Parts: sequence; C-alpha cells; structure tokens
Amino acid sequence: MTVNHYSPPPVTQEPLDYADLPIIDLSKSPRPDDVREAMQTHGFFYVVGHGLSPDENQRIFDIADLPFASVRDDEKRQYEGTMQQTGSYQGYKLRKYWHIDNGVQDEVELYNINRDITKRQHPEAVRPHLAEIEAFARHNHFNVLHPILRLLALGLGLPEDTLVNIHGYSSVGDTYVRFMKYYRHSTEDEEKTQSVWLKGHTDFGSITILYSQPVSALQILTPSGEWKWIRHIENALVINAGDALEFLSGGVYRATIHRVVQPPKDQRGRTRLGVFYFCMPDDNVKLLPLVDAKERRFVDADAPTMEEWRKGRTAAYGKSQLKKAEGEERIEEEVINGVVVKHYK
Ligand SMILES: O=C(O)CCC(=O)C(=O)O
Ligand SMILES: [Fe+2]
Repeated sequence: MTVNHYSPPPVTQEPLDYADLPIIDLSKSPRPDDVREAMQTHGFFYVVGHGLSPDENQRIFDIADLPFASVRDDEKRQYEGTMQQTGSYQGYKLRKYWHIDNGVQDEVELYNINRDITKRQHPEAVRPHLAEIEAFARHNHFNVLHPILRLLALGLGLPEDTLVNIHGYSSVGDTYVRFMKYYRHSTEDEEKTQSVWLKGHTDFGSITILYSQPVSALQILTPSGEWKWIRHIENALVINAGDALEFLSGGVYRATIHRVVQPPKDQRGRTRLGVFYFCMPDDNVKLLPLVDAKERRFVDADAPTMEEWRKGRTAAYGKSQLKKAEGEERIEEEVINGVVVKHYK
C-alpha cells in the first residue's frame, strides 16, 4: 500500500556539544559487561544490527506521519486518550495539553498504539496499516527489547531470562508504539521557556527504544550536570532506562534524565517526527529490586506495581502542580505513589 513519503530535513551542520555514547551491535553477540557499563556510565546507548532494514525504517516513519498529516482535527479529537481520567496512554495526546513552563503549553502531538492493536479503534488513515504496525511492535519486542533485557539481566548477575519473563508480549501490560510529531513554538513561547520543548524527565517504563531521526533536539543530562545533544545515526536506535528498570535493578541501571529543546538554527521551522517503542514490565509486576539495592526510593512494602506506577505517572505528567525542590534552582518535584519524581529545567 502506498503512503506519502515523509522527508525530514538534512542533519544539522552546527557544531553541537554531543554526548559520546557507546554503540552496541546486536548482531555481534555483545558482552553483558559492555551493556552494563554503557547503562551505568551514560544511561543511554545506541543499538545497531537490530535487523530492520533502512527501507523498513523509512517506511515506518512514513506510516508514523499518517495520524498527524492525514487525519483532520475533529477526527483526532474522537480518538483522544484519557490520560488524566484513566492513566492510560493510548490514542492521541493533542497539542497544548502539557504545561511546560511559565504558562506555555506543549506543541507536540502523540499517537500511541498498544502492541495489541485491537485494544482500541484507530482513525481511518491508520487502519490499512495496523498489520504493519503490529509487525513493527513484534519486531521491537522480540528482536530488540528481549535481547537487551537478556544482556541487562546477565549484567546484574541474574539468570538470562529474568527480565524477559516479566515483559511478555501477550501479558497484560502497556508496552506500546508511539508516533510523535513536534511543531514549532512561537518566538514569545521560546523566550518564556528558554527554548525547552519538553522538560527534563525520566521515562516511566523499563527501557525506551527511540528510532534515531535527523532533527536534533534531544539532550541528556550527564552525571556532571551538563546537557549534551544526541547525535543522529542513520537507522540506529537510541536506548535508555526508565523508572521501572531503575527500581528493578535496585538503582544499578539509572533512569536517565533527558529533555527536548528547540532544534539548531538550520533545522528550525521544520516539524520533527519521532518513532518509539515504550517498554514496561507486565502490569502485575511489583517494582522491587531483584538484586541488592544500591539506592532505594521506597521501602519494599510500599513498592508500586507497574500498573500503579504507569497510571500515576501518566495521569500526572504535564498536568500536576510541580513544586520547586528545596535548594535546587532547576529542579521541580511531585510525589507519585509516595515516591518523589523530579523534573529538570
Ligand atoms: O522526542 C524525543 O526525542 C524524546 C521524547 C521523550 O523524551 C518522550 O517522549 O519521553
Ligand atoms: Fe522521555
């Protein structure tokens, strides 16, 4: 089936301060120690050798643009998610839903699709492509997520399938495909937010698989407290740990703080299209440390299940009243299920 081709702008020529991240080649039997080291030192790494061809990669970006470019606003509203009421992240999140800073709302649209594509109805333009989207989810689950989880479990000294066993494809849980499109902000809003489009945050789940794309905007907070840009690598994946993996690994693997800012000058004014697979343990998993905890964010008796954590985080994200952290100029906080969650300016 033909789909309009989505053409992103070329990569930026500006000399950005890039993070120097390791590259893990899944086709070359990576060593668990290297993956642990990558996760511990940087919290982010690239994956290549994942088995999706450059053509298949381009095809999924073309499909990813459909929910935004080929669906009218009134139809989008029919398929809007109910994040605040139900804590569920399926369907659209339309623009100006999250508060960023100083009264400025976001300019990003999301369309989230559970890996079980039959869970919800989808807009007309997406329907002919559901089988391909499901195949894409399966590819991510079995050829990317599971191999990485095996390496991460071995890296903790646990049996290889410990994490795989709590990330079932058919279990009850919320692992999903996300398509995401950013639009430009007005000059006035850029000033009010100091050009931050999405504040520094951690993801809720275990790992996030992000398909590298050419518009620079993603930054990670390094251990020394500096923001560094993520460099685009054609057909690579950018992997990071989220809260659930931090909890399960007793803080060995850290949920890394990242944010999205206005792209560099030569890419400004262009839209930015993203493709992701957001992974989380099965809903019923208690997020207790599987190894001796380095650091604890809660006592065992208070550990949330994945379902409780994702619902609490999803309902609050971009909607809750954040409080300035004491003595920390650029950190704001909220409490979710009794656990302090930080957001960074
Ligand atoms: O758009 C990006 O590059 C990152 C988005 C992100 O951090 C998120 O959706 O959680
Ligand atoms: Fe994120």
